[in-house]
Amino acid sequence: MDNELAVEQGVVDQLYGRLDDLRAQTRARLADVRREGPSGSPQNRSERDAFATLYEDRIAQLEAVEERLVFGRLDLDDDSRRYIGRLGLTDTEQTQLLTDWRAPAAQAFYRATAAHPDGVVRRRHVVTRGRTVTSVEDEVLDLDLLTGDSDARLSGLSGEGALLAGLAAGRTGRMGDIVATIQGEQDAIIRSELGGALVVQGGPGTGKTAVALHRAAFLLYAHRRLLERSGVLLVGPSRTFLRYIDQVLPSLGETGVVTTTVAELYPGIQATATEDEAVAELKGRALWGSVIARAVRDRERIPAQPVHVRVDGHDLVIRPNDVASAMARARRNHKPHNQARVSFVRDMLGRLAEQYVQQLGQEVPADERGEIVEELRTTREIRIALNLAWMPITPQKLVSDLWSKPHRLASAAPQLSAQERAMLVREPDAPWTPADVPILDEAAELLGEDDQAARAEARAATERRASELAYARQVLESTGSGGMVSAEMLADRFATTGPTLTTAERAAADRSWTYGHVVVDEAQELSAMAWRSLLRRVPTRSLTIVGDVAQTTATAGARSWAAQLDPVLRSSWRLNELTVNYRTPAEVADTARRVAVAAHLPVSPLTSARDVEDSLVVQRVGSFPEAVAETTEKLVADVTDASGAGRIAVIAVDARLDVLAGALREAGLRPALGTGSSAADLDAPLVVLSPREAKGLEFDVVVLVEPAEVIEASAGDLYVAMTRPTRALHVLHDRPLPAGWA
Ligand SMILES: Nc1ncnc2c1ncn2[C@@H]1O[C@H](COP(=O)(O)OP(=O)(O)OP(=O)(O)O)[C@@H](O)[C@H]1O
Repeated sequence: MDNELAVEQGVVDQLYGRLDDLRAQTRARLADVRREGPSGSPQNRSERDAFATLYEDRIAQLEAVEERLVFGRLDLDDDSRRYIGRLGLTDTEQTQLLTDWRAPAAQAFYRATAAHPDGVVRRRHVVTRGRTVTSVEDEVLDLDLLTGDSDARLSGLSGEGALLAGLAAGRTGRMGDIVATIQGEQDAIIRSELGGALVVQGGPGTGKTAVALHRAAFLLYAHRRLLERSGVLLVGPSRTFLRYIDQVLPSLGETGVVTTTVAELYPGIQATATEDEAVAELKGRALWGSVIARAVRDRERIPAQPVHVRVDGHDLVIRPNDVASAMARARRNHKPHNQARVSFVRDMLGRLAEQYVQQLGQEVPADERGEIVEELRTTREIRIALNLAWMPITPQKLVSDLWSKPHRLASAAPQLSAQERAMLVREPDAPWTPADVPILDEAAELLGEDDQAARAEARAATERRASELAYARQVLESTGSGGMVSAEMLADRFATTGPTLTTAERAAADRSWTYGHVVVDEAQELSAMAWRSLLRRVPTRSLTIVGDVAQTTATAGARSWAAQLDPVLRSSWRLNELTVNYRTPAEVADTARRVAVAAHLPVSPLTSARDVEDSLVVQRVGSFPEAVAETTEKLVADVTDASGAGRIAVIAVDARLDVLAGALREAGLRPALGTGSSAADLDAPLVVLSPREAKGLEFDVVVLVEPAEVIEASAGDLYVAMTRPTRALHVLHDRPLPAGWA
């Protein structure tokens, strides 16, 4: 064994040596580029900027792979060896030293089995801490070799020792990657083809999130050219969750993925207010597509009577017939409301100018006609009349009017009952809620850009150009090259080659950006309206959708994938299932599953990868704050270690959180509290959370308070709460435990 460790240490040293060389080389190149400074032609400068960005990205990538650079070795039946790691490395002669885990040549590391060895005779997991090899674990796939090799083993799980060690390690509040121990069924999903919608259903802890993230990294590797330009979007259930996973992709060398929640999908809108679950459910229904279309149409109105306007002593009439025909023409090319309005106004002004000219009784040259049109455009009465006929309006104003002006909602949403409409009423300047966002998005789609925003942008562009021009003049003067090239030409070149935003930055700021691929986690929570918004962002329908329909808590969410996806994707989605629970000890997972079945949740089959002694502790208590403080105090000492690992969560219904956090504070603990929109601090060793906030997260130990209350709010909530721990679930209850528990 010692000999084997020494052999691997030699290889690991060589690989880190090569990594260090590459880092040094890239840093030197970056320094060279920077040293040249801002001189030279604009073209040289922009080339240098591009190189600098390239080197900076490469350095970031080389830095990110420090931990567990290499984790696997394949011994092949042609006596060759292949090392598998976080990225590909070659030596100066271009000989492959390390194979990227995503390369086709690495696939056998995850997929080969004794029954289908795929040319592999031995698979070795190399475990390292820092740059030191601490152990190796072999699986011999060629059964003939098995005799006499006492360390080699054969089991259902690939790299079982490394896997179990990873699962048992203390949590840090941040998700880690699983590259070293991806299992066969997970690998098949990760490497599944790019096209189409792939749905991954799996019970809690089956690695759906891990698989979704590794799949994003795999797709970026396998389809780099396509996806680098169009970008990849990752949608998660909450900011807390996005923070929980935010180190996984960088550790896989990928930094360009845009992450968002549905509430943040509309750039510039902060939807942090909360509202009743029933209201959110109502706002999530698909009917808002047609309601918003009608609300937009309501802003296009033919006047009942002719409108008379006097301009320069001329009597002009805005006739209902003219308005109707100008409207019909403006709608003909199916532009959104605010853009089509431009054609409508132009058409109407043309008709009014015609009336004006006729009353003049003489021919008018074209340029004078233009002046007349301009004068009509700025005449107040005409502006008002045309606005009343076709109102320029922002998505925010349209939606806020629906909520605050009952007659507008009644006109646009006749399919809702009076009672339902009453539920939606609120103040005009009330803050936005997450369920408003897909409705705003729908409105933005049908309204198009408000031309006022476009005008502001045009103004900004003019200002930008003026400053570029001034800069170009300065360059011409200082370089004495006046006459060779004009300041305008130079300014043009700066404008096209100026500092560019990355794809991710541009995509995140642009509501109408369409991505090459979208990954949706906890997708069961999405409402029909949220799906409409998301799908608008992937016209190609290239999606990875992961979730668990048994963990749904939103009333607007899904109980079956077919019910949720068929209306929006027809039947063009493929389903994959994950069935092994890696997170929760078997006893806890089995109990959670029994309770979920008793509550009629559509639970998936689930086998647990491991069990842990004393993982389920149930205690009947009289007063929760004291009991929670007492239990938690003991646990904190047990669970958290000197390295900062070890996390505990106290999970209870919203109404209890403040009191529980207070009791913990009184006991001298410092819990982080996550409620409503304020994201919990995941770096804290102890957090107090609602089940919804705990969604997708995991902790070493969970203290669950009064399950009967949690299940009353939602059975999915209880299933989520029970399946968060990696080591133990401590249940404190006063009321009887829910059905299915015993
Ligand atoms: N192949 C693997 N190797 C090591 N760890 C794994 C593997 N698969 C999953 N895990 C670990 O299991 C835990 C659960 O994974 P993950 O959070 O992705 O599950 P999930 O299916 O999204 O769960 P939930 O539905 O409860 O949110 C994580 O700690 C993850 O790192």
